[in-house]
Amino acid sequence: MPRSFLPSTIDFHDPDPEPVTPRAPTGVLSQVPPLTLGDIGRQNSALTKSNVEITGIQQPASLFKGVETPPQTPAVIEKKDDFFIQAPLSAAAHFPNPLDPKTLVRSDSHVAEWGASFFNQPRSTAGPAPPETILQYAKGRERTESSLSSSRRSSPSKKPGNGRRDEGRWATSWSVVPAVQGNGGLTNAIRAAVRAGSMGDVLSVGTIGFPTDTLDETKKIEIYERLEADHESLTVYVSDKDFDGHYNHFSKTILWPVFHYQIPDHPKSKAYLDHSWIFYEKVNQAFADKVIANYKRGDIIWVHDYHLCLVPGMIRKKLPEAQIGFFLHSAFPSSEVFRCLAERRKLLEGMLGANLVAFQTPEYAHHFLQTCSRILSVEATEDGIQLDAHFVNVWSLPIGIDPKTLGLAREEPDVLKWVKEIKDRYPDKRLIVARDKLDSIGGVRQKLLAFELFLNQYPEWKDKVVLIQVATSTTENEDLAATISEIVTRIDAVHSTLAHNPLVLLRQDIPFSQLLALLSVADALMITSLREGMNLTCHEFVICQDGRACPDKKHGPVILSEFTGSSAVFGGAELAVNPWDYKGCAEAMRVALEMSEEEKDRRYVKMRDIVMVQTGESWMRQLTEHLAKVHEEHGRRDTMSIPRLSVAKLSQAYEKANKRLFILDYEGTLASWGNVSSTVLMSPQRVTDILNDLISDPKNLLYIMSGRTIEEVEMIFGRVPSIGLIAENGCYVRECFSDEWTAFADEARTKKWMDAVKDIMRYYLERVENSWIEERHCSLIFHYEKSDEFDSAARHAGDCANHVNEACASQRVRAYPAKDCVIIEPIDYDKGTAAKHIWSKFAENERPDFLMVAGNDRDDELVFRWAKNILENNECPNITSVSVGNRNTVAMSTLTNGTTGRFAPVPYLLKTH
Ligand SMILES: O=P(O)(O)OC[C@H]1O[C@H](O[C@H]2O[C@H](CO)[C@@H](O)[C@H](O)[C@H]2O)[C@H](O)[C@@H](O)[C@@H]1O
Repeated sequence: MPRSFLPSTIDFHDPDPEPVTPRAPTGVLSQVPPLTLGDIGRQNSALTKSNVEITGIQQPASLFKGVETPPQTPAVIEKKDDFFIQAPLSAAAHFPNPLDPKTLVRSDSHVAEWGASFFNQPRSTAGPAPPETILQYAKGRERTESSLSSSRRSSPSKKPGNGRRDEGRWATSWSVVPAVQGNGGLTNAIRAAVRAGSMGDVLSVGTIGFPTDTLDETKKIEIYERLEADHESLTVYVSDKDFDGHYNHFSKTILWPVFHYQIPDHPKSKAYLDHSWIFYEKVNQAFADKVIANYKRGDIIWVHDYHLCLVPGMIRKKLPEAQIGFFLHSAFPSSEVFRCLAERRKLLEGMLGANLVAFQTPEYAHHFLQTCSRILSVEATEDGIQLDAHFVNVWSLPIGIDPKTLGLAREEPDVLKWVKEIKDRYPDKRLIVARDKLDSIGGVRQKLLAFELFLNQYPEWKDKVVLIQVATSTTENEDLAATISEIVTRIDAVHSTLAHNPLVLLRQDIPFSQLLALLSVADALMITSLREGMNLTCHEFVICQDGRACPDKKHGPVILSEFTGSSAVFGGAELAVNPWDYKGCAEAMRVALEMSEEEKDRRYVKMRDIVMVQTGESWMRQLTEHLAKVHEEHGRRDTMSIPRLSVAKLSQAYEKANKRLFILDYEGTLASWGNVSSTVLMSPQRVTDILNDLISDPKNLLYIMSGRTIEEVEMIFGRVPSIGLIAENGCYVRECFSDEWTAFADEARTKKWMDAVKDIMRYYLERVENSWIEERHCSLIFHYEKSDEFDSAARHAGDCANHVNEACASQRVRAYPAKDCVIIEPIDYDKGTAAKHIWSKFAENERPDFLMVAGNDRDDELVFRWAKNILENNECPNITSVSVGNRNTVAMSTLTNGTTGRFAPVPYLLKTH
């Protein structure tokens, strides 16, 4: 299971530890000495006294321009074995006691900075990632380094070269400890699934969460072997420079913002796509190589999150049969945002290496389908993406938490102690609480502004309510910090009294035990992220509110940004808000505080039922089951595993049969593709001869299917009398021995949708040079094969297909990209429905006892599916379906070696065999 960080890391037993100064803004929870309630009280006094120290004792003041750095008092780090901070594991087992709440980690870890950890670990040797010639970058880096150096001695990753000094220092003994980095929600889900027996052995593949350049090879091997033997983990070692470029640069400054709808394009952006992409590729390759080297047949590979988008494709190249799933934990943006990424194609193609690409919500899955169809010009269906030779399923399933273990964790003495302390500290107050990342996506600024508005609008509440905002910082964003500081100061200045501070902003993380206590005593939770894949803190809140640890029933409401995955999951039981609508958010605070007990209960029960059912365990189990199912389907449709057509067997069945029905596709199957714009169409003599020969036997009924119009197929098959014809991919059928055509689509309705689609197409015709519309009776085709700017034409074609699908869905038409064109045709009539119509004409006792269908394309698959049904319903004893080419197919046999037209001799062989 490749994931950026392993669930374990290493703590070195340093014989001579350097004194370290704690540092809050990175949000490394473990570096924060445990807070006391006195500290909480001090937060605001610090805020009101100075514009600078908005987080009290731990803010490096150098972050604020023009403000002198006050001398800092050296602090002693208390390395606390608090189970929710770090619980050294026994070397013998990864999960010593699977039900022990001490094994639970917080779901939303918010620890982004690589190489900055509580543990005694090496520093990064990574220098500036881009070439020195990128002066602006180098200049920016120099400034950051010098401005932070005085206060950030414990920030190893930002000090290029420092690691060299440390060489030899790591030759000490060490222990394996639970990691603070990485996805806590994932860790909990896997543990719960293993515990429940819904997953077998899980082998994690990832980095160990700290820079490793300064470790000597022997130490690396020692660590590797221990993690492999005792912790079911395969360590991926990459150089500090590569990981810095991959994680801190490409993942964090480019992908993360774009996936959350922020294009890193402002003048101060550190996003240098050109240089960091190579590190992203390199590290993804290192992960893929590790998986490939350790793969055993039957393994299931789950690749997690946006850091590793290329890994599925890289593994697929070497392990074509492997069962690969990719789950994106973060949001996936609309195609309009995603297309801003310079490496958009490679990222999508990488993800499409999986059998199953899964997302947290249907919205993200829909965005992905649309993005693929627009950028890669491939066909997107509701279920996934049809590539040339195979299908990739796309699905959504929200992750959940481990409510059972969380329920136990919140009854731990430490949590109960904190519940009491917080209640004693705020006896008559109503608490709105939150824990968010202090970055431009977390929405803390918007929340504070809304809170300010709430206090202004509802002064009756100002002495009765406290907003406790835990703001974990992952990046130093000077502008944001300054703005937050300003808002906090303003709220304090206007609304604080000697006896009451309505806002407590903790710009540091708190231990998990304190968070659980806070969530337990709160009257409401408020999350205003501007975008977020899920937000499992909400789910944790729901469990913490069940009134067990807190004797008074809480059932507090969740005020939740509509732009989070959790909002989609709670489906209205939350108080959904638009974080940019400050008025709406302020109103939601009032509604939450004034809500009747009945309504609170009603909303709460709905949320609790969801959290209890949609757990991390069930998420992992269902994902795995679904992956197995689609992988099996893909395998069945893979031409390699479908038997080659046996002409000998076919011939025997042919001989025995009394009545035979053939339904054969024309272009691509019997003959090679003709020119789309050619007016004089003739069938090659060889094909005509074979077909004539076939129908000369009175036992044979022969239908030819084509996408061409009635006029065209009549012209092509004029020399084959008594043949049945299917035109325009099933919209028209002419039965054998007849001159009459049956039209399935209603003419007036067809005209209506065609007019609407032509209006849309005109827009694309103007933009794609040399494009043209082929107008058939029942379908339209947007052609761009003559365009000189092929890539741009293909992108427009993808847009055109999406546009039509969105605008004309109610008209029962669908658009899909095909080779150098987009086809728009009715949803209700296809080659499958035409075949069904033909079959329905036979009375039950007059049905053929031999059926053969052959095709090569997407639309022929519908006939293969129909034939399969006929077989399953025992409606015909001898059925053969054959797909020509390498396409993933539901046909029962294939003819793969040849080019199109290879099927042509088969009917002939039947007779001569
Ligand atoms: O900070 P990173 O190392 O880049 O990791 C990104 C975040 O991963 C986790 O959040 C993601 O998964 C959660 C569970 O599926 C989901 O709720 C969230 O929306 C996703 O972004 C982790 O919880 C975060 O702390 C990390 O920042």
